Amino acid sequence: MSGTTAPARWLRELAAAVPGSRLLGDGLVRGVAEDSREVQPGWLFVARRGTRADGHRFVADALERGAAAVALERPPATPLRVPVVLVPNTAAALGPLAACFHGWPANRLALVGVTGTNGKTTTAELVRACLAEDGHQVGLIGTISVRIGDESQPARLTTPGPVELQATLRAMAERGVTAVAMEVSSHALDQFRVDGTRFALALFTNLDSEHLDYHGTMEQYWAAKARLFEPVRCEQGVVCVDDPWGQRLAAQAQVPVLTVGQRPDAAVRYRVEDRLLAGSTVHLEGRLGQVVIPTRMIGTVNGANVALAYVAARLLGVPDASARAALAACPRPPGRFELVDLGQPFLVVVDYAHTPDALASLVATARRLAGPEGQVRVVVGARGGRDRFKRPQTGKVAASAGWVVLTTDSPGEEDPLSIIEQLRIGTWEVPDAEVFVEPDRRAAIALALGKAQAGDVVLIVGRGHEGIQHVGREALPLDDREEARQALAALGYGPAPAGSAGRRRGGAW
Ligand SMILES: CC(=O)N[C@H]1[C@@H](OP(=O)(O)OP(=O)(O)OC[C@H]2O[C@@H](n3ccc(=O)[nH]c3=O)[C@H](O)[C@@H]2O)O[C@H](CO)[C@@H](O)[C@@H]1O[C@H](C)C(=O)N[C@@H](C)C(=O)N[C@H](CCC(=O)O)C(=O)O
Ligand SMILES: Nc1ncnc2c1ncn2[C@@H]1O[C@H](COP(=O)(O)OP(=O)(O)OP(=O)(O)O)[C@@H](O)[C@H]1O
Repeated sequence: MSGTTAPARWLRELAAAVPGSRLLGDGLVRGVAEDSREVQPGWLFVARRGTRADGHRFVADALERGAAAVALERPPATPLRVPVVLVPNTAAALGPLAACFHGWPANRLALVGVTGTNGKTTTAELVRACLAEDGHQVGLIGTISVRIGDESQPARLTTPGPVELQATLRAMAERGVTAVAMEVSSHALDQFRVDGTRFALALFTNLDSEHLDYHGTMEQYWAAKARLFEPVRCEQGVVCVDDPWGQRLAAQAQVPVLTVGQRPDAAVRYRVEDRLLAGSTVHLEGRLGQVVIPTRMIGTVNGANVALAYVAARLLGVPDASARAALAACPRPPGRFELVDLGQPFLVVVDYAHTPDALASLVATARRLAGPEGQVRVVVGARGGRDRFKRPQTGKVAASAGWVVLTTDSPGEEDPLSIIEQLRIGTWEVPDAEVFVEPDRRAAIALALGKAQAGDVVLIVGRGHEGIQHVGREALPLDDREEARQALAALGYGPAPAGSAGRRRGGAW
């Protein structure tokens, strides 16, 4: 985010923020970078060991670009011409160094961190709405965008790296933001991106098989999420205990935890009343009394998101009436059960579901929405370069709808056909399903929409709000919502041309 002024700080001040650091010289520092290519004259370069490279290899590059100091894990082989701060772990030091440089901006903000496999974006958006209703100027940091008030920038990562994060928090604090709703990914926790940031509240939604190529096992994936609930990172937790991972987190966390869930032993219990396309009403009882919250969120999975957001808002002092009003009015985030409606007699839904659990819930929701003879049709692919393990299960869940077209998501440098093949293996477990293969996603969307009959529900899943498809090394524009609109228009749906009797075929909805 733009708008930060560049302060200058002594290296010794920054070093004091990192336990176990050792200073070899001192000097003024005018910026912090972990990427040598971003170093400007006068900056501190922090050499971090990453998943692909060791930043210590780029010290010479940083110095050439004018670095005034470097942070290292081991003393340099030959003396450097600039001051050095030695730290036990540069990745873990980066957050505190950047936070100190920017004047510990998190201390001036009420921060709510949301973690979990599914529901982070939705829950963060709901929290944002509650805090804004209560008069806060709210910042949002998440998968879709980084927002300060009405200004929004597309996000590159769900949780930014520590340097960008601290600069963003500082910009927010300087522009009058008082509270921030932020998604915290497991990658971020594992890579120490939020170290140096203390959250007033940490929220946990759920854990589903994802990112195992990175974390290795569910156990390690859970452990990464659990780091958010350490006393150094948050004051209090709000944990959904609908799955065993949440139950374990609530039992083991070293901070006070308020549990939310459908289980009778949850401190705040929720029940979802499905109002189909009109939304969901969430009924709460327990620690915060009996509360009824009508919302525009479609699908019972949102019960947990709404319950978590309500509890978080109340814990931060938002009055009941304001929280309920905000949750009732909050729109669904882009690409989350987003309807594409050109007047066709079937539903077209673009959704970001990209885990087997999320897709299963989505298919169940679509079944409830389909007409008596209606068919649920799924257009699905899988992201390249990650989560190979979940592909067969994703294929199986998609096929459970009865009709599926397997296609390309964002394959990157993986072979799209081999990704599709791994999805297809899962569909074998549903022998009655009609399974099509169409590698071209545009054509796959057109195929599903072309086959759709009145009362059907077409689910175009996995990409939600995304507008770019990575194929090989190319970044190609592709937005499922736009593709669906074009395919529907080609089928003759859409606004009637002026003076004509109208071309809409529909009516069943
Ligand atoms: C696997 C992963 O998470 N990688 C992230 C990580 O990069 P890395 O550890 O691999 O870094 P590296 O390439 O080994 O480089 C090591 C160090 O050398 C530095 N370097 C490198 C080259 C050079 O010339 N000079 C230089 O100084 C780098 O800046 C870095 O500090 O740190 C980088 C800086 O913060 C991130 O941009 C990068 O995100 C990559 C692009 C990514 O795609 N990450 C995804 C998987 C991710 O984090 N996703 C989660 C959400 C997941 C979800 O729930 O869907 C997210 O929070 O977005
Ligand atoms: N609490 C939930 N449990 C299961 N599925 C959910 C839940 N909330 C949302 N979903 C499903 O997951 C999809 C993605 O939701 P959302 O963007 O809120 O999650 P996310 O955690 O932010 O995902 P990502 O980290 O990949 O951006 C939704 O479109 C919906 O299909």
